[in-house]
Amino acid sequence: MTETILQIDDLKTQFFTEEGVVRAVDGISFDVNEGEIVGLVGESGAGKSVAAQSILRLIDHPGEIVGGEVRFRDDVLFGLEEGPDGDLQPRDEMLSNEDMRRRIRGTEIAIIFQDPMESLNPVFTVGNQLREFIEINRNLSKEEAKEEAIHMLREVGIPEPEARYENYPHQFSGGMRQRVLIAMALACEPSLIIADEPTTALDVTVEGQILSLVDELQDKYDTSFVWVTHDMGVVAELCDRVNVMYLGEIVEQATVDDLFYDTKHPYTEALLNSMPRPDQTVHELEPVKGVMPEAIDPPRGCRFHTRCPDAREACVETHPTCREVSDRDDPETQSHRSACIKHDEFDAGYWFSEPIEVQAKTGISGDLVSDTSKGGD
Ligand SMILES: Nc1ncnc2c1ncn2[C@@H]1O[C@H](COP(=O)(O)OP(=O)(O)OP(=O)(O)O)[C@@H](O)[C@H]1O
Ligand code: NI
Repeated sequence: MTETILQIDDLKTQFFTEEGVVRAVDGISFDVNEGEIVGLVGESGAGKSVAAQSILRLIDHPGEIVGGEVRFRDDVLFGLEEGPDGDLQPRDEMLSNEDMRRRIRGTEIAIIFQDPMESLNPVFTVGNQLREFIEINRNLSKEEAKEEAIHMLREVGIPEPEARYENYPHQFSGGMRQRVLIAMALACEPSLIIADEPTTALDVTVEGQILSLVDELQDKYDTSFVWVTHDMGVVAELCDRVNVMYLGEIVEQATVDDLFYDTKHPYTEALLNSMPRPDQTVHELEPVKGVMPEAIDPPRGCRFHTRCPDAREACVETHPTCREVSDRDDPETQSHRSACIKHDEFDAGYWFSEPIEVQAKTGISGDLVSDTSKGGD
């Protein structure tokens, strides 16, 4: 049995804004096994970044993690319990901020963000930053750390690493800077790396290079990843398992093969149809129709019903959360979960109810959706 190293259970993160409560992450559950790359995919605003940050408790005011549990191996990264006054309070075993920082600083969990310039200090050379990071986290001497830094720069495919060691961040291209961040993330051989769209800003060729690099290094170091992306192409190339997010929820959860070849949720279907394929011209691409509603006032029932080509009246009434939809009597079958009531497992009267008119069917970006999109659930 492979070990589960990250376990997320019913995690909820909200932002308390003047306009109202933004339910950015609204009860997501998934886990990550040792040596596995797990994707979080969805359109802009789905809650992917907030989910990634919540795992590491990196949520600032006016945001707050309001429920759920996050476990990393035997540590409780986040967990609440009812206090003596009936209010929820952090559980005793929850790691202190100091312990949390120590775990995240690179030795156990590392993070890679989209913009390397935010993570690199412009006034120090790349080599010095990498060396110092290694020196602190791995208790090496300055010389040893420098050697290791150069070794890591070479590992991530930076040409002439000895010379590049002396350069400042601005002397690197975007792709090269991203490689530096990957080197930094891997330098302390963490068991888990959380990557939030680290290749999104790069051109396709460079992105491809970086993805294959990650694949290669992942094999070598057996690192687990949570990989945030809005790009199904990246998912196909990199991930073992995927969570599809829509408006703060996970609507489908499967292995990459099952997700692509046995798609169970209309939103996933729509994302896949919007993805460029070699057998299609750009004109044949179908972007997901309509826009994602605000997380402040999500549609009642299924949150995707306002854009779903399969939506029926029952979808407006029932708010489905992910259920197992695969045939799990067969022990070989991997879990495949979907939050769509058209699957028999839900028994929510889908097939007896009338189809509803939505934007996605008519292709009109009209007001058809406004009636049903009011009032949360
Ligand atoms: N500081 C904040 N204050 C208020 N709302 C926020 C804040 N940060 C995020 N949100 C809201 O939380 C929701 C989820 O945002 P998030 O950044 O996680 O989306 P995402 O899936 O990462 O999108 P993208 O692909 O654009 O990065 C959005 O509705 C966003 O507006
Ligand atoms: Ni994001």
